[in-house]
Amino acid sequence: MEDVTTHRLIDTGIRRGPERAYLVAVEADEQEGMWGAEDSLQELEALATTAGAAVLGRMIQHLPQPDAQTYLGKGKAQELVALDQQLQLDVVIFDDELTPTQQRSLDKMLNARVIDRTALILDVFAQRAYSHEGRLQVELAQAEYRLPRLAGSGTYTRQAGGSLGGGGVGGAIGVRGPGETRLELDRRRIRSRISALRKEIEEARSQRALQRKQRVAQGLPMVAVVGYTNAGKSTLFNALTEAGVLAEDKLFATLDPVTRRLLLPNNQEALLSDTVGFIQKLPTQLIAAFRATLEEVIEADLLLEVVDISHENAFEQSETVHDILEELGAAAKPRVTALNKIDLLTDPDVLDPSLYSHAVPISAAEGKGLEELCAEVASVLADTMEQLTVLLPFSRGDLVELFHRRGLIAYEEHEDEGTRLMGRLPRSLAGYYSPYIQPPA
Ligand SMILES: Nc1nc2c(ncn2[C@@H]2O[C@H](COP(=O)(O)OP(=O)(O)OP(=O)(O)O)[C@@H](O)[C@H]2O)c(=O)[nH]1
Ligand SMILES: [Mg+2]
Repeated sequence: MEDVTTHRLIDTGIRRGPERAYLVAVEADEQEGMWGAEDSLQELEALATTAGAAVLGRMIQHLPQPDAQTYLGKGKAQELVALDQQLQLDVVIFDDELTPTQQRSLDKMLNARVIDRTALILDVFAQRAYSHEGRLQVELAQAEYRLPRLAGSGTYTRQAGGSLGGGGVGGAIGVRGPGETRLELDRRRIRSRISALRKEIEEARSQRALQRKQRVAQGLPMVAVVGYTNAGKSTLFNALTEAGVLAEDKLFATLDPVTRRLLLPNNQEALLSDTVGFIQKLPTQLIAAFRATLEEVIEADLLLEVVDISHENAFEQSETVHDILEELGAAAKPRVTALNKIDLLTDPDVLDPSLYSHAVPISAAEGKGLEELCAEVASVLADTMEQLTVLLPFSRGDLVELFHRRGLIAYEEHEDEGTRLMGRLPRSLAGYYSPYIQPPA
């Protein structure tokens, strides 16, 4: 057996093997969403494992709603206290966001650290934030999560352990991150940190907006790859663009958006962006903090949604993605769905493309179905373009050339007054052609 003198994890900067974790959920009989507690805990376990914990067990209690004090009912809570001692747990993870009150009572009852789904997701993000902007965004989300929980001041210092120094990987799950050295700051200083972070993020955002504007001015349509975490977005992105982006069997492998050019079968060029994945009960602090990153999605002309069709919750995952897109105001955008990982399907009958918008079955890993997928993207993109007929004088050879490069030409004729072109153009470019518009033939 492990030689543990105290269950409470005092961080020494040295990891001593995986933390011993236990998962807890409350399930209402009349479940509101489609996710059952069992599936949700399955996912919580994947998150905990990604964060570096070893999950020893899980507990689900059926209650109309979580108890206001202890999340679990009194009896179950006592059971958990006994398990905590028996299993010498390091951390107990709750599947919902705990209120500051619940957090405090559970902290008192249990030797193990108490963290909730939100803190765990923030932790995974913290571990995976490499870019400057990514780290700022995670720190902002963590600071906003922590602020209302600072009330019982002592709690925080206890949780954080004695010696949290920079780094990030050395700390304990739920309390590490780009801003962890700031854990002990009082509210006032956290507030001023929050506004400093917001300001810095805003600067990065306007920088990014400028770059995007330049790209749009070139008339390149923007396609954003979206989807549930681990669906295979980065694998598909790499297969389509040979970008060499990190793709891993881990949740939230991608945090920073990456953009590359993509050549479609009709010779049309587009910009493809790989983006951060979504998950159910995604902390609102994170969505808010990552708004800058998610602008690649908000501003896209077309969303390429990747669904892991081999996952038993594929449809629920896709619904969750749509809910978050709605929250971002991007749900109405034209969408093509890549039903990914068909190589893992033992029963092809589970594939029902009619459930999804413009669905194409693919295997990003094996490179199957990619041509069909690109053809679908090209055709849906063409629908987003403006149909027009123009007569361009010979002095506007530049516009003829631009139409050839960025548009889709259906008809071209050299007439006495100039070049007649009929076809489709990205809306961002249509303005240049307005003086030369002809009535459709
Ligand atoms: N069998 C199989 N595995 C796949 C396929 N596509 C992706 N994967 C695997 O799925 C895992 C997740 O892939 P990623 O491309 O990192 O997924 P992602 O959607 O970018 O994930 P996040 O960035 O974490 O949100 C990796 O282990 C991939 O190798 C596929 O078509 N078939
Ligand atoms: Mg990824």
